Amino acid sequence: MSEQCSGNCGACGEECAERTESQDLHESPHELSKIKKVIAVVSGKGGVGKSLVTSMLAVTMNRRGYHSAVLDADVTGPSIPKMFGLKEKASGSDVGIFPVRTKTGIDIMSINLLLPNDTDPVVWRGPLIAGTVKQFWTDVIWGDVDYMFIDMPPGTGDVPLTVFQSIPVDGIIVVTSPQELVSMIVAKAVKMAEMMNIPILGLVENLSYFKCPDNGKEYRIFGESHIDEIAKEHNLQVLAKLPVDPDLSLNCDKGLIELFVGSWLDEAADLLDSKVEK
Ligand SMILES: Nc1ncnc2c1ncn2[C@@H]1O[C@H](COP(=O)(O)OP(=O)(O)OP(=O)(O)O)[C@@H](O)[C@H]1O
Repeated sequence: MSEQCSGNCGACGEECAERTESQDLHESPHELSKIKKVIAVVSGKGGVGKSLVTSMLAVTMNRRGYHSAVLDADVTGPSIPKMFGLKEKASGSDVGIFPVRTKTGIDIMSINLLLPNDTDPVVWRGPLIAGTVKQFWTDVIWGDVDYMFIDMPPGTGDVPLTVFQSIPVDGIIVVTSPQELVSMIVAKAVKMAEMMNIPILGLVENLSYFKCPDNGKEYRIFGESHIDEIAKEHNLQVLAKLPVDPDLSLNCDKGLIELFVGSWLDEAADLLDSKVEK
């Protein structure tokens, strides 16, 4: 038994004689799904741009010739369908539910693709929300997917916990912004990832700076960034720093995220590139 044993075998990766429950609680995906890599995108709180980064990663990998998918696990604040301008609802058959395909061929599943109205609030308790996310994995016919990006609910509550326990996530990307309590958020993410035995692939700082179109100067409008020191402290890589870009918010609002211009996520994409063969 490890000296630091908490008695919670489900949250520990150690193999020891005292283990009381099976380590692998992962559910199998639908029998018609073959998903090569699953990447969870997490943040400490809402509104820092987690869904935007999830969408941009899916678009970037799709542009590189991979088949990307997005599982929107942010059930109470689903913003993925809107960013991709999806109007149609998901359909199903006796065999399972079909994701909705975007204009450029990215497959999406989100609670907003199942509810009659986009504006219907999801006023559900944690277990029901977590069960829905699990079903997005087990009951959706994803087909062949190279990269599935999961837009996680913010924080470290019971829904993220169930997602990490039931879906075999290969890596985590943490999105932060300069005005948050970044060091605490990153430390929490690192601890959660250790408990779940999932590697953190790196950090993305959103809203990092604003580049003035008139003089080309960069302004730190949300404060100085500390992401480099924090990354070093935890031996993590900073994969990208995204500016505050009015074109990005316009693309989000118009459902045209597939048209974004910018190479900010190239380093993250290079890292992912190395993980899957086309
Ligand atoms: N770098 C950016 N430049 C311009 N606008 C941005 C940027 N990042 C985010 N936004 C705007 O902020 C909105 C919120 O971002 P997003 O939905 O990705 O946050 P979130 O962290 O997923 O929030 P929640 O968890 O509440 O869903 C976006 O729709 C977009 O309009």
